[in-house]
Amino acid sequence: MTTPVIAFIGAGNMATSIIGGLVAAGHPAQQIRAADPFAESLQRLSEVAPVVTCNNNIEAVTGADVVILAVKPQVMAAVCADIRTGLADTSTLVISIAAGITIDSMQSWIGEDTPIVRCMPNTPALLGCGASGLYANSNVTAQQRDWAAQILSAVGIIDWVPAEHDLDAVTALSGSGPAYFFLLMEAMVDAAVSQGLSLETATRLTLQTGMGAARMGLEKDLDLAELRRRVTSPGGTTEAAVKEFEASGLRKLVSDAMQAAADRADAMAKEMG
Ligand SMILES: NC(=O)C1=CN([C@@H]2O[C@H](COP(=O)(O)OP(=O)(O)OC[C@H]3O[C@@H](n4cnc5c(N)ncnc54)[C@H](O)[C@@H]3O)[C@@H](O)[C@H]2O)C=CC1
Ligand SMILES: O=C(O)[C@@H]1CCC=N1
Repeated sequence: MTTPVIAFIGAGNMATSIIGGLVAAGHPAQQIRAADPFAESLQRLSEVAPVVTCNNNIEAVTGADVVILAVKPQVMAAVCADIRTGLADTSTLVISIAAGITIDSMQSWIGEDTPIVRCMPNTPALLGCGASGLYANSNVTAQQRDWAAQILSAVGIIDWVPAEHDLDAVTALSGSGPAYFFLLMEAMVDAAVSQGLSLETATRLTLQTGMGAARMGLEKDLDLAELRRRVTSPGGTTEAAVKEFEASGLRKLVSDAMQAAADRADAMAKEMG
């Protein structure tokens, strides 16, 4: 596979983690550029990889094969208008990782013929354990799909979704999802401390339990309900806790929370489109 020249617009947390993963996977740092108006972002990035940095978006995108838009949704319209002149033809693939910015909006800001992949990654990409959903518009070629897959696979697993609106569900699941697990683990730590454990012990046991449960799900060929049943002895302690979760409506609570996240992604698209 050819090695594309990749230009990142925005060199914050997500860009830095993707670049770290790409370089660790063998992508030459000289083939990666990053533009950001904030010197501190570029400085932090330089500590991760010796990529080419600048503070001029047009300079960064000129001649690049792939442009990755890694800025906050609120500045996407301005950034797209900015880079439009640097994208001399329609052969440059544009990948956006911004929540709630539609392909229609990006095409109206950059050009209708632009090949665009919209992607929703998550912060565990920082550790190479990310989970990303991707959707491509009809201008994207087979090679560009491979490039997008190669780039996001450098920081975790990827899944292509068949419809753009599926990305709202991906945002509600894996994009925001790390925060749900942090919240649950915060609550478990608090409960264990109130039952008498030290904060340090409660935190260590909670984190290891979370990691162990996730690894059981990934590595054992069993569905989640069966894994849960195997922890739950009849008349035992887990059953007592699970009954309490179910009686308090945990499943509806999770469903409502994820619907709120998906609705917010949709509303952001309308606000910023
Ligand atoms: N943090 C998260 O959990 C996730 C974030 N995202 C998306 O990733 C995108 C980036 O998020 P983060 O990396 O967390 O943000 P960040 O704030 O760490 O990075 C954004 C960078 O953009 C730079 N920037 C601002 N204006 C600019 C301009 N006009 N031109 C070039 N660069 C500019 C900022 O200086 C900053 O370094 C957002 O759109 C967000 O929706 C997607 C999935 C998960
Ligand atoms: O909260 C947000 O809007 C972003 C998108 C997914 C995770 N963080």
